[in-house]
Amino acid sequence: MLNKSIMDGDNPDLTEERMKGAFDTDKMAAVIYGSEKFAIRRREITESISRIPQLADSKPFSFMTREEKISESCRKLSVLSEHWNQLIDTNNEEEALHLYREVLGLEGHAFSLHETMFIPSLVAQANDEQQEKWLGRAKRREIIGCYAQTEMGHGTNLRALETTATYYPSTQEFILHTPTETALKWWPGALGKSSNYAVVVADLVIRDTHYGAHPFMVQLRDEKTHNPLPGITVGDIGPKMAFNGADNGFLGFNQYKLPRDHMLMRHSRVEENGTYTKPPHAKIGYSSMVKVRSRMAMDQGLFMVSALVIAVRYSAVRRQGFLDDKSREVKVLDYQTQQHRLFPSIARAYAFIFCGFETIQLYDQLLIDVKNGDTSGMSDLHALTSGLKSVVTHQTGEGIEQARMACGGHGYSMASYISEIYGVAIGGCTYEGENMVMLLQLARYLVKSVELVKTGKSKELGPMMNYLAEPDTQIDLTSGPEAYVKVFQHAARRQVWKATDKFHQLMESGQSRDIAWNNSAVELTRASRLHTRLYIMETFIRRVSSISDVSIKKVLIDLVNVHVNYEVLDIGTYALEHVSSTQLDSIRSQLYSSLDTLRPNAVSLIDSFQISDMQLRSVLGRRDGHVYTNLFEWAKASPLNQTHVLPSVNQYLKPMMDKAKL
Ligand SMILES: CCCCCCCCCCCCCCCCCCCCC/C=C/C(=O)SCCNC(=O)CCNC(=O)[C@H](O)C(C)(C)COP(=O)(O)OP(=O)(O)OC[C@H]1O[C@@H](n2cnc3c(N)ncnc32)[C@H](O)[C@@H]1OP(=O)(O)O
Ligand SMILES: Cc1cc2nc3c(=O)[nH]c(=O)nc-3n(C[C@H](O)[C@H](O)[C@H](O)COP(=O)(O)OP(=O)(O)OC[C@H]3O[C@@H](n4cnc5c(N)ncnc54)[C@H](O)[C@@H]3O)c2cc1C
Repeated sequence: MLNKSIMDGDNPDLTEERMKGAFDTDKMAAVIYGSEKFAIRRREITESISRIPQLADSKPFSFMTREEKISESCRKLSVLSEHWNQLIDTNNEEEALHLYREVLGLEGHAFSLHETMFIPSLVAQANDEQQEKWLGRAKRREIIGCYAQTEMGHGTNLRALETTATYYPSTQEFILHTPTETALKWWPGALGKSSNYAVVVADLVIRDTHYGAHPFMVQLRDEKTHNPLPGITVGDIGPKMAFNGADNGFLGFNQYKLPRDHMLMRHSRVEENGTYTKPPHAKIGYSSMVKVRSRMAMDQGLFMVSALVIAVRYSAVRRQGFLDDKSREVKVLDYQTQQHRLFPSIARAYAFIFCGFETIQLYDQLLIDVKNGDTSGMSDLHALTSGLKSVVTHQTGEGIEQARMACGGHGYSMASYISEIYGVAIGGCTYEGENMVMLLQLARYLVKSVELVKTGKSKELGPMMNYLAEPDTQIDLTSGPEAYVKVFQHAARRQVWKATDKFHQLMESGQSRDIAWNNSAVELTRASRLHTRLYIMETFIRRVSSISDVSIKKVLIDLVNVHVNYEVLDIGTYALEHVSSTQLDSIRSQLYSSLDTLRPNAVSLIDSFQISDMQLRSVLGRRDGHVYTNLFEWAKASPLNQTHVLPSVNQYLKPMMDKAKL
């Protein structure tokens, strides 16, 4: 069987789609998840979880209050604590992530930041003695930690953080203090109620000199009672657009004393007498953010996939309207508009995940290099991940919203669960650096690269920047996907140079650097987007070219064709400077025929992600495709339907109607 999702009793419309699939979905899963071994492990973990009934949701998330969500995730975490070693290799981050996604879902929980930022901060920023003291405890989950950096008044501009950590050589202590209301830490995940420790980022002050943001290991709560320690004000910031299973929190310090060795000292140090040693790279303390950004292409790709699994399966069973055959309504997936809405996002999701693999590996390598004293790769990865997180989160938001609309009315119901996926994913446009700000970080790197070319130093260009020094050439669009890469190279190069020239001209006209930068900023962000989209396209093509299995490669080439045609049309205004409008018309025709070609494999392409019903938490997107029965059962389970007459009817509506009758 090529599509391993086929089961007796499934909706025949979905079975028909799965029969049409021209490739083995297990083999595709191995490509998606980087190896056959890990694809198998994912399935084994899912299977093992299903054998532990206490790990199942006690009721649908959509019917839970915020308090119930938090309590439910804590309950499951306590069950998980009995089963970690039996379920996963606890040293394998990807296995752990899969387990979390299955059991806890995407709405957050007490450990949301513990694994993703607290432990990585200790790994990257704590020296050997500090790791000896805290890392093991954190990994064994004896303590729960979070990452507290953002303040109410400042998130983006880290140099303006107000929380101070002032060192006093006389007592060999830091005093942590929150001088104003705006200095309250505000937003950190799992801070409000769950964490008893935090990596706190504060402005280091020694003898009235401010050394800027540095990380400190801070105990927030008593390990026995879980009460906040004296000098600490901590709580939950309230409900959010989504991600409400997490207790994002606030935190204030009132002259809170911290021993000297609680500053994380792998890279910068404060000696007993207050002598400060600066780190080998000024931004080395920002590594936890780079770590998360390097994961975001993968994680956002998976968010988009979840919405697409729901929308594509639903579109294969939803029948509405007629095409040729007037005796039976068609599957809405047969409409060109529906395919145009969904298939380019499938292509992007695959592309994002392939990019994610690369950036995760780059971060792991960087961590090793930095430990060995080599910080030279930091700027490259910072620039790459800054652009990537911005483009990927934005396009994921667009893709998920299109998926919701592609499900018509039922997409708007929480039964689809797409609104929650959207709400969580879209947070990525803001967290780990607001998207515009991060695009501008990449732009700094692009402008510097152009300056290298202008001053005859092209040999010094960083990886992926060589195209900026190349001349425009004729583009032969019949030569395959590489021709589309060329279109993107031309467009990105033109825009990067144009934005840089504008910035330079404004400075030459007398504007200060900062003002000239601000007046060029929209053009600069456009340059960053084009550069990043070029990287995504190149990575996608490179990855697909490396595949040896013929049937897998064939369908992925079909997907690449959807991608390149769609992407070039999507940047039409930039592409028009390099291809004629007649050529764009021909790209349009190719896009429509590539949608047609992909159509029979659409369901198998999204089934290949092997996202279980438990993980998906969507009534509309369940593997069995029995949409209508499932929907009705779900609605009947709504708390509102547990009684015929609500108390509010007796209390308000009935007396009102009775009064009106008099
Ligand atoms: C066992 C493991 C199991 C794992 C289980 C995990 C369980 C999870 C379950 C998963 C499933 C569910 C999914 C749920 C998903 C939801 C998760 C939500 C989690 C959210 C977490 C969010 C956390 C945060 O948001 S933390 C706070 C983040 N904050 C930011 O990002 C702030 C942004 N601001 C900045 O980064 C800086 O201020 C910046 C870069 C904008 C400016 O900094 P600056 O100091 O002012 O520097 P500047 O002058 O601009 O530049 C000078 C110079 O420095 C260069 N630079 C800057 N940064 C870096 C860097 N990082 N590296 C290298 N170089 C850098 C910059 O480029 C300049 O260079 P030059 O141009 O050469 O001068
Ligand atoms: C779901 C979620 C989880 C989070 N988790 C954590 C966490 O665990 N720990 C933590 O410390 N923080 C966390 N945060 C906070 C998050 O990192 C910040 O909100 C984020 O970095 C954006 O900063 P800001 O809120 O200050 O936005 P602002 O910078 O105030 O952004 C407002 C607007 O100003 C613009 N702007 C700001 N500066 C510039 C500039 N220099 N140039 C051009 N435009 C600019 C932005 O583009 C944006 O349009 C979380 C946030 C969310 C939403």
